[in-house]
Formats: sequence, structure tokens, C-alpha cells
Amino acid sequence: MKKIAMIGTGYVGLVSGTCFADAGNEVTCCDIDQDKIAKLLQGSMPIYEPGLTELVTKNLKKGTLQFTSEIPQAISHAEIIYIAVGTPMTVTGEADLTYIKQVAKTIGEHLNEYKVIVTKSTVPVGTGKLIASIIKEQTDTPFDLVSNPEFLREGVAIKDCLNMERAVIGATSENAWQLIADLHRPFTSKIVKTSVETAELIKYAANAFLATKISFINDIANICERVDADVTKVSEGIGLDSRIGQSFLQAGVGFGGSCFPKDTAALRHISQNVGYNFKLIEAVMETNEQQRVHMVNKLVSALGTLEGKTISVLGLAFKPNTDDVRSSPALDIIPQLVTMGAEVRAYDPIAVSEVKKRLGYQCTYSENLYKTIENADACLVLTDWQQVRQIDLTKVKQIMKQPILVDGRNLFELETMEQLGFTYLSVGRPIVKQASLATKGL
Ligand SMILES: NC(=O)C1=CN([C@@H]2O[C@H](COP(=O)(O)OP(=O)(O)OC[C@H]3O[C@@H](n4cnc5c(N)ncnc54)[C@H](O)[C@@H]3O)[C@@H](O)[C@H]2O)C=CC1
Ligand SMILES: O=C(O)[C@H]1O[C@H](OP(=O)(O)OP(=O)(O)OC[C@H]2O[C@@H](n3ccc(=O)[nH]c3=O)[C@H](O)[C@@H]2O)[C@H](O)[C@@H](O)[C@@H]1O
Repeated sequence: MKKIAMIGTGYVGLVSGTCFADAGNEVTCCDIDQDKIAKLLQGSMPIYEPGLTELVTKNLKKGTLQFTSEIPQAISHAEIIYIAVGTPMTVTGEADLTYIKQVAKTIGEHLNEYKVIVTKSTVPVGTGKLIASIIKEQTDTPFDLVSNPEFLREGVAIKDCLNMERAVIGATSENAWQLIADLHRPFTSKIVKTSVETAELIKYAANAFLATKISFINDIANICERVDADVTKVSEGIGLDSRIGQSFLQAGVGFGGSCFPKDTAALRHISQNVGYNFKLIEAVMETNEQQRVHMVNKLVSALGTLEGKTISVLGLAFKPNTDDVRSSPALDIIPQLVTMGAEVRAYDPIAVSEVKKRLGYQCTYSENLYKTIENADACLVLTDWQQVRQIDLTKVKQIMKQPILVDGRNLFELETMEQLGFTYLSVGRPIVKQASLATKGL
């Protein structure tokens, strides 16, 4: 049982802090956001993550988990201090280390005895050394520094944490490495031992590689559209080769979220800073941006013009089972549709309030799927929510002004859409044309 302070109680800090507590450690999750801490103390979660409320409640009751905005006390009390604050993207694309530097200074000011300080935030190579130097400016108290990047996915974060595929640990001493490795034994037996710098780079390499798979399959999808091939079959056909693997080969509107867009941009920066021209990552980012434009172009090709047309956007979160809309395709696409003269109605089961904060009243919002679709000229699927996947297509066809569906997630079978009489434009698959539109030459 270890005493842990988790500084930064966001997606990562809250989930991993709770999982460490569930494994029997004494965890204090702290944050400068007092409202967030107050909410948590009342048992209300600041984010939507399946299973989180139950696990937090269980560990609060057990007394293994605490929340506080008194960061100095949490630092003094802990043996291990985790840093899990945000590292957002600056306007130039690099990782913003403002919060990391603030926390390093706070740790330095309150370090009362030897402790192990662990970076869980995604940080550029060299940040471990930067954190150490900031702490040393404040104190002579000895400490070790560890890089232990996080690989959880939103929406399945608890599962990913409790059964992690691997832990990557880079430490400045054998003692610190062993301590953090032991902390991970309940969650995984696969532990990669490395230097701090290598651990920092592994995190970016992992996200960039996954993003590359997505842009690769989206490029293949764009070729499929030109040669009448089906990208879902291409994914299956290549993915069954175990060297390639089936995951992350779903073509669509492209990747969003708080990490792939920012981490690919940050990796490009890291390479530029060391004089390396990482052309592949440039291409991955460009394909991803184009994929969003491509979805708008599909709507235009189906409707002729968007001026005066009612478009129902189905899904606002960057992926299902989360209310996170950071770099979500919807945030880019909806303003484009509005600029082109469309009236946009947006549906999401849980992310509406987050999108409203960012887009305001550029469109109308609803948590009722069928109400969003009523009398629409076209539907645009942007998130593969189960609610959208299981929609009653017969009813959809009846209530729409015209049955046009543009699908950025390839949710429906082409045969079904053809039988039901939809005009259906998906990604990297042949277009299904409603008979009347086919004669107009779509
Ligand atoms: N969200 C995700 O799925 C994953 C995120 N990561 C990385 O983990 C890091 C954290 O990401 P999220 O949890 O998504 O961020 P977040 O934005 O949800 O949470 C960060 C938290 O840190 C707090 N904070 C900022 N400055 C602070 C300070 N000086 N003292 C105490 N608290 C402070 C903020 O108030 C906020 O609650 C980032 O580097 C991210 O790239 C890594 C893997 C997965
Ligand atoms: O560093 C991070 O924050 C995290 O980033 C991703 O996790 P996450 O952003 O939660 O979501 P993913 O499930 O990876 O999906 C990312 C985006 O790619 C898209 N995607 C994913 C898979 C696919 O085949 N096609 C595709 O378009 C999703 O729709 C989504 O927009 C990684 O999967 C995590 O391992 C990592 O810890």
C-alpha cells in the first residue's frame, strides 16, 4: 500500500487515481479547479466515463480515495507524486507545458523528504529533465523522477486502467523504477523498462502510429471511392494478417479527441526541434484534415447546394461513450455547413452541453434522435454511437424530407440502404443511389 498524490484530476488523473485506490493504495486526487473538487466530494463526476461513479463511490467509502484542492498538504503526505495535468496544444502546435511547470514549482516548494515524482501527462522528450531542474531551483531535498505515460482510451478508461496491456516506466534510479513497477503489478505483468527520455517518446510514437493507421486507411478509402472498391473489405483483407492487425483500420471522418490531433502536432514539433523532417506525420495530419472537408463535399454532391437545406448532424462527441468534444470533427464541420447556408440540427446523447459551450447557437441541439431527423434534407453521421447504429431506418426514411444519409462512420449495410430506398454516401464504399437521384446523375 503506497501513499499517492495525483496532481490533476481530469480524465487521466481521476481514472488512474481511482484505479490505484481500488488496488489498495491511499490516493489523494488534487486539482486547482475547486469547483471540480467540490463536485467530486459530493459524489458528482465532472466527466462521463462508464463505471467511474461506481468505482469512485466504492473507494471513497473504503477510505482509499480522497479529493482536495489543498495541493501542498497532498504533496507533503505522499510517497509518490503523480503529475497528470493537461498539456494542450499551443497555436503553433507544440505541447503547452505551462501547467507542468506550475506543478513542478509547487512540488519543489513543498518537498519535505525524499519522494518519487512521476509524469503521467503526455510530455515532449526532455520534460522530465525540465521538471527536475525546476524542482531543484526550489529545494535541495532529494527525489527521483519517473516517466510513466498513460495509454487509456476515453469511454473504456476504467477497463484500460485495470487491465492495461503494458506499463512503460523510465526512471532515474533502480529504486524508483522498482517502486512504480510494483505499483503496476495488480494491473499488468508486461512492464517495459527504459530511460525517462525513451518512455516520453514511446507515448508520442504510440499515438502517432495509431493515427497513421487511421489516415492510411482513409487514404485507401479515398482510392476505393475512385475505383469502386469497398474499404471495409480492404480493412478485413489486410487486418487478418497478424503483422498488420485489425484494429484502427476503420475508415471514416478521421480522428479527433484530446490526444491524436495534439500529439501528432507535438511530435512534428519535437522532430523539427531536432532538425528532422518527419514527412510521414505531416501527411497523416493533412489526410485527417481533408477527411473532414471530404464529408462536407459528400453532402454538397448529394444536395447540390446546402443553402436553405436542413442538415441533421448525428453525433458530436469525437467517439462514442464520452462527452469529450475536444477536436471533435463536429466542431469543424458544423460551422462549415452553417457558413454554406445550411440550417443545422445536432444530436448527441450526452455531449450537447459541451458543444453548446463552444459553438453556441450556430445550430439547434437535441438529445432526441428522431426529433433531430424530422423533415431534414440530409443526415450526416459523425459519431458511431450505439443509438445511431441501432436507429430504425424505416422510420428515418418516413420522417425525413428526402432520404439522404451521409455516413462518416460506415454504420449501415449498403444492401439495406438500397432496399430501403436511401441515397447513401459512406466512406470508401460505393454510393447507393435512390432511383430518382440516379437519373439526375448523382
Ligand atoms: N484524456 C485522455 O484520454 C488521455 C490523456 N493523456 C494525457 O494526460 C494529460 C492529462 O489529460 P486529461 O486528463 O485529458 O486533461 P484534463 O484537462 O481532463 O485534466 C487536467 C486537470 O489538471 C488540472 N490542473 C491544471 N493545472 C493544475 C495545477 N497547477 N495543479 C493541479 N491541477 C491542475 C486541471 O484543472 C484539470 O482538471 C495530458 O497530457 C494528456 O495528453 C494521456 C492518455 C489519455
Ligand atoms: O493519449 C491519449 O489520450 C489516448 O489517445 C487514444 O485514445 P482516445 O483519444 O480516447 O480514442 P481512440 O479510441 O484512440 O480514438 C481516437 C479517434 O480515432 C478515431 N478512430 C479510431 C479507430 C479507427 O479505426 N478509426 C478512427 O477513425 C476515433 O473515432 C476517434 O476520433 C489512444 O487510443 C489511447 O491509447 C491514448 O492513451
